[in-house]
Amino acid sequence: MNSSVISVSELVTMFGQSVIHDGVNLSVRRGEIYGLLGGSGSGKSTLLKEMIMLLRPASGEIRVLDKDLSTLSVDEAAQLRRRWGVLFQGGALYSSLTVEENIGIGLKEYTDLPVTLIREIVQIKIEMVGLPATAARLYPAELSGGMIKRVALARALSMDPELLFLDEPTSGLDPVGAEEFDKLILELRDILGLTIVMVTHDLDSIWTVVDRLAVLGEKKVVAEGSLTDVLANQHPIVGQFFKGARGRIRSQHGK
Ligand SMILES: Nc1ncnc2c1ncn2[C@@H]1O[C@H](COP(=O)(O)OP(=O)(O)OP(=O)(O)O)[C@@H](O)[C@H]1O
Repeated sequence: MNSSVISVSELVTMFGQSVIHDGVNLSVRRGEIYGLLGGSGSGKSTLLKEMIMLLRPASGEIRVLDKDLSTLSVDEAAQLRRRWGVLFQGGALYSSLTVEENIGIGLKEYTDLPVTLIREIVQIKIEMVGLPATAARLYPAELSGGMIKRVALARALSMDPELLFLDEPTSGLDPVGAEEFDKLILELRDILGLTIVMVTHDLDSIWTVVDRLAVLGEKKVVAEGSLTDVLANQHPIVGQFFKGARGRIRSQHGK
């Protein structure tokens, strides 16, 4: 049996005449935290959007949880969407809704659960992401950057997904906040048995939480594997991306 939760084969992405991906191949294994890395404009967010069916590639195949995304009916696509959660850059919370309403929105929309049960599930998710119960009544404008990320994570977890997609989860957080958020991501993966795909620039996150990663460049994946594998890769884009980081990472972590 194929242990890949996501596989991307010969993916081509175009915006008009502009080619963004030209033969991207990668695979994400069950239970791992997989990093999507690459320079600005290398197509990381676009690839993530294709994996969650917000964008359609020009050609190639993306399989998620054993489904070929290009052949799904509307109903099948809706069912598959419920099996993953997404943390968008900046959180993407609804400013007119409370924390409780933001987290419960999927449960309200896609299930027939009674309001009291939704409220209980939301409280559990609030606790799960390390927020105080009293946060439920607050509005996004009343939250710190770190709290917004946690609420967005709680919303992504509201439907008990198997898969989690995170777009720059630690961006905008101070180093302590970023470290705490990384720790939370690791704990949730372990407790909930999640598979996680994250777009990130954060070298500390890459070291701390990522099991395997892909570096995008020249419209392809120029390196894929564990951090050790990728750091050993001689491709100039890998060198550029980790410029100065090899020594820093090793000296910081005693490797
Ligand atoms: N909807 C769109 N229409 C046209 N071009 C787009 C669209 N979305 C992205 N692009 C272009 O595709 C390329 C890849 O963008 P993308 O946001 O995926 O890169 P990225 O690697 O996530 O970059 P960053 O690290 O800066 O967020 C960029 O050149 C961008 O301008």
